[in-house]
Amino acid sequence: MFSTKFPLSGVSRAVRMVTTTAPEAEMAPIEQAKKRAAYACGEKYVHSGCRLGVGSGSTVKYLVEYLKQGYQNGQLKDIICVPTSFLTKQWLIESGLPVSDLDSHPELDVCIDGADEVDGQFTCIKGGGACLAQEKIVQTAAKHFYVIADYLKDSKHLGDRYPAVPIEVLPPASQPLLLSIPRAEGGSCQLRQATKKCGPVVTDNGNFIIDWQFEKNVSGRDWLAIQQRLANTPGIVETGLFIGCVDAVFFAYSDGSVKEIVNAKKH
Ligand SMILES: O=C(CO)[C@H](O)[C@H](O)COP(=O)(O)O
Repeated sequence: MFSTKFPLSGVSRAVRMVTTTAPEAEMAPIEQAKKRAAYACGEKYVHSGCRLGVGSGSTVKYLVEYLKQGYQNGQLKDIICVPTSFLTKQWLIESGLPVSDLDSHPELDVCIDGADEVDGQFTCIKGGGACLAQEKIVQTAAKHFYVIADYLKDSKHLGDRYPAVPIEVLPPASQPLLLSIPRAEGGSCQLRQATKKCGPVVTDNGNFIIDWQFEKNVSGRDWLAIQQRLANTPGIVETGLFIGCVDAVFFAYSDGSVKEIVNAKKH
């Protein structure tokens, strides 16, 4: 394991090669990468007694697998898991893990979640699975936030890897917002459609998702200002922009390596 520090566009990052005991299995390289990232992060940051926010998505499924093993073999005792979506809650229950919520545990030690894209400044796009609002609520309740991701999510600039920012909106505001967001911010917007239901995707909170396809190659874009403007817009519940909250990202690559990229600003 080694550690280097270098400034990247004013962001201080420490890069560490990490090892993981994730069991080898016959699976596609991308799945192997998701599993390695999840296990490496779990091994480092989940301990007995941990109050843990558990994110959503296919990478997080491997984290739940890791938690289940640790809980069953006694290495992880007295953990509390607060899910960020209906599906994650089901996975936790099926795995026999202790499930709670923010009513009972309003403060968490750690939150671990996947992402659709993470840029060089640790800014993330989340919400590909439409769980962004609860994900951000649970992340905000946690002292530390770790992202687990495969190599396809590692980018320099937002938009290199994922084309849009998902935005959760109240249904009565959706049609005006489809017009007003592009007018204010450029790009274009689409109401996310369900695949096995007629009509739009309905989130766990009963809302809709607008995917804002922002213009690419705009230099010096101020994502924080965009987030603030969107969050102040009536009808917008939350955006999938996660800014300034990541402690570290575990990126797993197709060659089997895993890197922990630590946000030195948070340490
Ligand atoms: O934000 C999310 C769901 O709302 C997920 O964390 C994100 O979409 C990544 O998912 P996956 O691990 O399946 O690639």
